[in-house]
Amino acid sequence: MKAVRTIAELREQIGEMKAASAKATIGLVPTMGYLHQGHASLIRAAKVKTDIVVVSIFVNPIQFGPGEDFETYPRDEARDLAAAEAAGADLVFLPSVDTMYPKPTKTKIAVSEVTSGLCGASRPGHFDGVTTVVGKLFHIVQPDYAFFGMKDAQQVAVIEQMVYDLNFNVTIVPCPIIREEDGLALSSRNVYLSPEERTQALVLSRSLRETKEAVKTGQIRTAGEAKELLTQIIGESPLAVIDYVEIANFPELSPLAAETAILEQEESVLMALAVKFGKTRLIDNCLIQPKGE
Ligand SMILES: Nc1ncnc2c1ncn2[C@@H]1O[C@H](COP(=O)(O)OP(=O)(O)OP(=O)(O)O)[C@@H](O)[C@H]1O
Ligand SMILES: CC(C)(CO)[C@@H](O)C(=O)[O-]
Ligand code: BAL
Repeated sequence: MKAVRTIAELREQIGEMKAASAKATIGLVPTMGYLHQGHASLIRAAKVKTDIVVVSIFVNPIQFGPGEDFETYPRDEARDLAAAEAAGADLVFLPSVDTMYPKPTKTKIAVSEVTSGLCGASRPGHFDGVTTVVGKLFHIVQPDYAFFGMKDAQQVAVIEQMVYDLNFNVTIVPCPIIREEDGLALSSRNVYLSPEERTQALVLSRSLRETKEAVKTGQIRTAGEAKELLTQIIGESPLAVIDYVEIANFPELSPLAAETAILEQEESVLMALAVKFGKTRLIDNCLIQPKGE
């Protein structure tokens, strides 16, 4: 595995690999580092599907709002390089902020509608930062496939929309959410949690699991009832402060009206949560397939 820091070095390495095998396909796994088994699952999926696996590690300043955790976001380059190699990466791209943004960018990619609710509503400008940096990475790496986790379900929907609208020549591969044994979705931000917050954060996956079960068994029917049950279960954790609880169709992400019957939808339905424990904001979600799973 090679690690490179500049765009020129990255292009040179990819050029050499392509020269050895012109038909080799490229898989890109964009990350912000502090790698865990969720990231490793994306790298492994890329290894199975593509010949050259490129992992980018870049904490992208333009997707953080004022007062968010850009400065304190966890970083550990040595550990990340070992984890990327163990999972099967061929090339790791670790650009500096100066490499990605030598001057403040005057060009941004902005996807509308899909970005208006959920995290887009609570983090204004966040998705413009994400699509701009992912668009740059797509141009720099020119991957055939790019792998994203469904933990960030809205991010998947937004990037799919960008690829469709702007004719990027890449196929997006959504990958399942990897969880701890007790249900907590893996996230780099989990390290911020105190032991008490970590225990109480289990309410996220539990609320999604129990609500999905209640929908599937017919105990509840509508989006309004599902929202109410999610909110009630999360409320059992005294430290949980809800940012949003939303039920929306996927991938359009239009919120379902309260009286809408979830299992009667033609499309998948996303139940998505963002909840703060102290200063740590966690997200989680689950999909309900049309007419049940
Ligand atoms: N538990 C997980 N399961 C599957 N994919 C994941 C998981 N956590 C993160 N990913 C995916 O890894 C990619 C990089 O995400 P990122 O580096 O922001 O990690 P993160 O753990 O989500 O960090 P954050 O603390 O910002 O939530 C994204 O596509 C994200 O969806
Ligand atoms: C896709 C991404 C790497 C862009 O900075 C980031 O939003 C993330 O880690 O999910
Ligand atoms: N995985 C999402 C990146 C962020 O929270 O900024």
